[in-house]
Amino acid sequence: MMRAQMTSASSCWPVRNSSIPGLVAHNLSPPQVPGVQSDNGVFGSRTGLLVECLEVSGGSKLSGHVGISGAKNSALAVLAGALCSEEELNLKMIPDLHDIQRMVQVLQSVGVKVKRSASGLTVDASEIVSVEPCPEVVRKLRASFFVIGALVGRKGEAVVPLPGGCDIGARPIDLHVRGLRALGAQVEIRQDKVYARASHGKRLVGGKFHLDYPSVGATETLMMAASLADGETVLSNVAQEPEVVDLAQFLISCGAKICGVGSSTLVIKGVKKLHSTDFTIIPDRIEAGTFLIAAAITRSSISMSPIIPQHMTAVTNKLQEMGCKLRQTSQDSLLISPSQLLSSTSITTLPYPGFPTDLQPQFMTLMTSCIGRSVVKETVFESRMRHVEELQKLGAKVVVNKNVAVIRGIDCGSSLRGVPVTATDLRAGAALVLAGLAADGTTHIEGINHIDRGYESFDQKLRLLGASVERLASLPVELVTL
Ligand SMILES: CC(=O)N[C@H]1[C@@H](OP(=O)(O)OP(=O)(O)OC[C@H]2O[C@@H](n3ccc(=O)[nH]c3=O)[C@H](O)[C@@H]2O)O[C@H](CO)[C@@H](O)[C@@H]1O
Ligand SMILES: C=C(OP(=O)(O)O)C(=O)O
Repeated sequence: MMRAQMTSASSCWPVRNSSIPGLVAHNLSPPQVPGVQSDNGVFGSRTGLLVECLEVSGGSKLSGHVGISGAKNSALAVLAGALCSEEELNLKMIPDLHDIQRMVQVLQSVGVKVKRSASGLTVDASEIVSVEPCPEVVRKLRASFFVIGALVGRKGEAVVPLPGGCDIGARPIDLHVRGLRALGAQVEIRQDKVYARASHGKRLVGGKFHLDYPSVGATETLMMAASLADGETVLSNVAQEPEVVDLAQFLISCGAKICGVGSSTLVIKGVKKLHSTDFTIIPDRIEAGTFLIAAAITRSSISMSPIIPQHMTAVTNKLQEMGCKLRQTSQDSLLISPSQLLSSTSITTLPYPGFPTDLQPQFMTLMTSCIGRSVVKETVFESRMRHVEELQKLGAKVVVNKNVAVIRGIDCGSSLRGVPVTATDLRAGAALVLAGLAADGTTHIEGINHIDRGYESFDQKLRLLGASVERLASLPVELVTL
């Protein structure tokens, strides 16, 4: 009840950026919220006492073109990798979102100079003054932990707190730790901090390590560490996600010697130092997938670019199977035209090239609007079903048994209608916005700080496509009721 009051239009007011200058990819300038100071001097940011929520009115058709931003998870890994290089780097297609702002703060806390340039960021890690990044910031995101590989590779030691990130499972760091030990590091965990030190003087040494699970983060951490180790490292059963490949390409462009990129085994010959580069981050396949689902759930036709079609095969195949027509209109752009009636399907989340876990909540939402029963099996994270409870509040008929959800479509009881809901994590938040687009009436979504962590200008991009999405701000309940 308190939540409903807090998000009602009477206690909230719109916070709308006037426009997104050039909603064409490669040219997205940082959104500024009037009157709000940047907290790191690099991007605009939304801070202070205001609590924001999104008000989504369902039923609008979408149309037009949406520009896809650079991939969050690739940009975060590349920013961690920037610590490996002793020369200035020019990074393009870095999205402006909260996790990136925090990652910049992590780098700044160890002495890295970061500036916004016309096309992206320049990063100068020539002088690293500390091997212990700011714990408060590290604890706010997951990718901050990946700096441990770069720091211990470059400086011979690192002290990094256990990271934050989406609350979707236990998310241990054992593979990072065991992999660093295989490269000759002594690693201890004391009071929520990981202490790593190269035992052979100041440098790691090449070694062999088999990952029990193809962890994205552990592969990235170890790739960075091995790039600056003495001798050869062989990493087997590594993650093959496009973002992992992008980090490898970035390190190679700085002078790293990495073979087997995109396969399950990497052979890395360590080099003494890495040099400068100009590097462009790949487009965000998860953001693109979210907009494809936005079009499908509203039965609307939209186009998007830039995308890399082969990164999206698992998702586009499923959409086609359900009845969406997809056409590649150029090498890097895609047009989606869904049928009015979409049929049910099943998905199982898996490491790449399997169906991405980061699109599971959004896809589940789409399934509520299909004909028939769909099934979702989540195999990557053990607690990534928290959006189900919120979807149920909106009228979705979903039953969960451990890691399997059965979703009833519109012919068997699902019928979405707007109510107040709360985003529990990043993709859960996106899923609720998508549900709001298709629901009858108005959906208020709280907890949108999660969405801002990982989507650049999500509500603005949706508005430009014709969606009715307003960002409302209010004082927190405890202050309103004082
Ligand atoms: C910032 C970033 O890039 N985040 C992505 C990255 O997260 P992240 O790198 O955290 O994901 P991982 O691939 O490491 O995790 C996958 C599975 O491996 C387990 N695991 C991982 C490491 C470890 O040391 N031990 C262990 O058991 C995890 O608990 C999880 O069950 O990949 C995930 C899987 O594609 C995505 O959902 C996240 O968006
Ligand atoms: C899980 C995600 O991010 P993180 O790993 O940063 O929590 C995500 O991007 O969906």
